[in-house]
Parts: sequence; C-alpha cells; structure tokens
Amino acid sequence: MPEAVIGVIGGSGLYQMEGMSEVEEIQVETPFGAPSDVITVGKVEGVPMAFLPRHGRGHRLSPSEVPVRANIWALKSLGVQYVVSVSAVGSLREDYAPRDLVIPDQLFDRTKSRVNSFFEGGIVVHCPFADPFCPDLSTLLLQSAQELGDVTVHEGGTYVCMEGPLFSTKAESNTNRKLGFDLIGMTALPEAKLAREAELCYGMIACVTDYDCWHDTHDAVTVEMVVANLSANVANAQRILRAVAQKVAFGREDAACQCGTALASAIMTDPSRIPTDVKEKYSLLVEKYLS
Ligand SMILES: CSC[C@H]1O[C@H](OP(=O)(O)O)[C@H](O)[C@@H]1O
Ligand SMILES: Nc1ncnc2[nH]cnc12
Repeated sequence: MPEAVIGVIGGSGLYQMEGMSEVEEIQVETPFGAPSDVITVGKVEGVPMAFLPRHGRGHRLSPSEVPVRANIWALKSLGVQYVVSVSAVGSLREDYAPRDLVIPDQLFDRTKSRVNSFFEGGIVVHCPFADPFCPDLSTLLLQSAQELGDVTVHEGGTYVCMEGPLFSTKAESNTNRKLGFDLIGMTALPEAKLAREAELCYGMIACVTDYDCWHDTHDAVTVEMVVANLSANVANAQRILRAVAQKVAFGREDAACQCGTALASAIMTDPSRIPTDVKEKYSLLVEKYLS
C-alpha cells in the first residue's frame, strides 16, 4: 500500500484534490467497514497526500451516515500523521462572514446518535480531549492561510457540531449564539475524537458559507447558498493544503504536540485481561503500548 504523511478529508464541495500527481485510487478495508469512498493517494508539491471525500463522490452520505471510524482507520493505515478537515460551516457571529476562512480551536458536541470511540468489546480507553484540534497543525494552517495574502482568515472559534441533517431553527441558532459558539456544522464530531484516539494531529479549515438563520438581514441558510459560497472558498482551501503539505513533509518526529502519544496513559483495561482477538483487532492503534 502507498504511504502518505498528510490526509485530507474533503467536506461539502471538495470531492477531489487538484494538482495531485502520481495518483492511485485505493479501496481500503478496515475492521469498521469501508470508508466513504476510495482514497486517492498521490503527491502534492512532491509530498505524499491521501485524499478522502467525507460524503463520498457525488455527496451520497448524510452527516450521520459518514463511516467515520472507517475513514480515520483507513487514513491511519496509510501512515498518515496529519489530518486536515475542510468543512463548510455556518457563522454565529457577525465578524466571521460568508467566504471567510476560520481555523477553529474548540468543539462542542451536540450530536445525538453517533459512535464516539473505536474501542469496545473488552478494551476501555479514555483519551485527553481538552484541546480537540492539534495546536501545531492549526498554527501551520493559520500561517499558510495568512501567507496567501488575499484571503480573510480568522484565528480560533468554537464549532458546535449538530446532528442534522436539517439546519437549525431560529431558537436553536439564537441559543447557540448566546452560549458563545462561533461556528456550526454537522461533521467535526466524532471525527476529531477518533483522530485523537488514532493519535493523529487533526486540524480544520472551516469555510464560512452562511449566517445560519439568526441574522435578520440575511436569508436563512439553504444548500444553494452554501454551494455558491463554497465554490469561492474551495480553491483557497486547496492553496492552503498545498502550502501545509510542504510544511509537514518530514513528519512529526520533533513535534511539540501530544497528539502522537494520546493513548500513552489512556488505556484503562489491564492488558492481561484484553482478549487476544481484541488486541489483534486494535493492533494498528495500540500495539506499541501492549507488546
Ligand atoms: C451542504 S451544507 C451542510 C453540510 O455541509 C457541512 O459538511 P462538511 O463539514 O462535510 O463540509 C455540514 O457539516 C453539513 O454536513
Ligand atoms: N448553517 C449551517 N448549519 C449546519 N451546518 C452547516 N454547514 C454549512 N452551513 C451550516
């Protein structure tokens, strides 16, 4: 199997990575089934990258249907260390305007029916998650966006993840604003949690597509509005990805973040009590701690 240092999960409007060379399409199987689609592995600016469209090509999977465990496992199995999510988001504050980009730094979970962990069936793991986004990767994303010089990018913000697929009511949107949330979307969770369990650095380029439905002088969000604003943003997201790929090309051996050791003191179960078949199933994630 080809290897890649950086994995990109393309959200709404981003179904392929432009400018990739030496491209191979790989159908990866995982203990959690198949990912959203084939994974495209190739080189971007000479750096090996894996690209996966979160909703599948043609946007076939709703946010609740995305096979998140398979997606993260598949990227890990390709050697990925850095995962960048590109996501369409609604803005809950005036100064984060449609077509701006945001590198968020916090998440709030309002999902209702999603599996949040890889670990089950005889192995219990509690990972730290106070800072859900990798600070190092987020800094690289921010710097790369700023270096473009012609995009508006905001540093930080709390993304509240709703279940969807319907957009929020006005009561929900206004409440989310009062609670201090900055952005709303439907897909960052459990993706960020699973990336942490897989010891991957996870960061997001959030593309603001609308003001949800709270803003008196803007129409409530529609898919048409999202798509129109996204097409303007996706090209910029790809420019940032090209720059970031070059900055992470050599992997994270000297990284300051803790992402690569997130499981080091998180496995609660007495190793002697973990059944052999469970150890085997999870070897991609836990072998270095259990052998
Ligand atoms: C098409 S608007 C709603 C849709 O867009 C976002 O998806 P993604 O994060 O994959 O870009 C949002 O979370 C919803 O799934
Ligand atoms: N307003 C919104 N609510 C939830 N997800 C979104 N994705 C893009 N805009 C959104």
